Amino acid sequence: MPLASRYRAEPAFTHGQAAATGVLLCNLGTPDEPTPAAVRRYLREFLSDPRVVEIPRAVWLPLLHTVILPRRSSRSAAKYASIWTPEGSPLKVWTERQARLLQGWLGEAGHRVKVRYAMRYGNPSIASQLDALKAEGATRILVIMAYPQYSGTTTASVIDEVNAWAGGIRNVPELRFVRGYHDEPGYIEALASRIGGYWRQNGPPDHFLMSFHGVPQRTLHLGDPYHCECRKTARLLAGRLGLAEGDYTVSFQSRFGRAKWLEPYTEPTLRALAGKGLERVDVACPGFTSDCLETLEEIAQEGRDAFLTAGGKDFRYIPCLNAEPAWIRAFGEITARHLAGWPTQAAPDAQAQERTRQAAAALGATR
Ligand SMILES: C=CC1=C(C)c2cc3[nH]c(cc4nc(cc5[nH]c(cc1n2)c(C)c5CCC(=O)O)C(CCC(=O)O)=C4C)c(C)c3C=C
Ligand SMILES: [Fe+2]
Ligand SMILES: [Fe+2]
Repeated sequence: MPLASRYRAEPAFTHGQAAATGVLLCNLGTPDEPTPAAVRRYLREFLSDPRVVEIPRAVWLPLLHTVILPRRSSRSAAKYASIWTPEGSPLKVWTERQARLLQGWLGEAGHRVKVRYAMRYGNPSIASQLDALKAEGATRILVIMAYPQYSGTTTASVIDEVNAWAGGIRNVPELRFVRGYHDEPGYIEALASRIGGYWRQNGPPDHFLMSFHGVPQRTLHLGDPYHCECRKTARLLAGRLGLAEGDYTVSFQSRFGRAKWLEPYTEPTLRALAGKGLERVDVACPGFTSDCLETLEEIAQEGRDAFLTAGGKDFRYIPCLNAEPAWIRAFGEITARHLAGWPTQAAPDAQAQERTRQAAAALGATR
């Protein structure tokens, strides 16, 4: 009788294979479809993560299942439907494209690595893409997140998930994590090029608002560096754009639940700016490297309505970095720097291996 193993099945014989290096770009995740059922599946996984909601499980899980999921799934599905594209959810479309462009950039820079992308919640899952990299021969994997600012709610949750995967296999690859890049000159430069370029084409605004995703205020007092990192990104970006202190505001969006989140909140800030008589406000979301529900619906639609209803005249949303060439270059450079010291050899090519095996067998047959 075979011995039971506590590990999942994995490619068994890798000796003699070229050791490959993998890069996994992780983003938050998004529903598979803009339907209440698919949104519910996604929210259930997301909001059950103890890194995201720190309320004791015994209190939170019954509330989540009886109140939050039934109410929020259909409301959020309608919002997702308003931003959905023929190719799918914007977050997934941009993340997939960024991974492809990152692969191209690293290849041109001479790094032979396999780049894949994964979602912390939903598909493609982190475990499925780590399995795929491993099946492609990866013995070293660099994990980089779509989040420039570190937060226990996002970055650490990806790290948890990667480590949970490693706990389920026998032959664990060497793992590295890029913890964040909120003050990397290339990231700041790419943002400045995106926003400065927009102003050169369309003229500057009366005021510039940088809106970051919020987190519960309590996490700041418990040591989460997220708030400080957002403020630093904003300060560096404002400096690079040549803005004076009164020219811009930093705010936090997407509050969830009744607890206090990081302040000031974005929507009341937009109303206050309109109330001060500032007619043209531009909003960017530097903490999101790709457009998603939180930027396209919450800012570009709801934020615009709030500002115009409060008497503002001209609201302009400046899109995220997405596939901006300066960002792909900066992202490539950050990734390459974290690959340093790893020989980035070619990933084994299954067809080439088969040809070699057949050639070896043929040689053996003639001897
Ligand atoms: C419940 C608490 C939440 C915390 C804490 C939180 C932190 C956090 N989130 C992002 C980035 C994104 N969040 C997105 C959507 C989203 N966020 C929450 C809740 C929390 N986020 C919910 C419930 C949702 C789903 C949509 C909804 O029902 O409102 C997204 C967009 C995903 C998409 O599909 O487009 C992103 C991106 C960060 C960076 C962060 C902490 C730093
Ligand atoms: Fe969120
Ligand atoms: Fe939101």
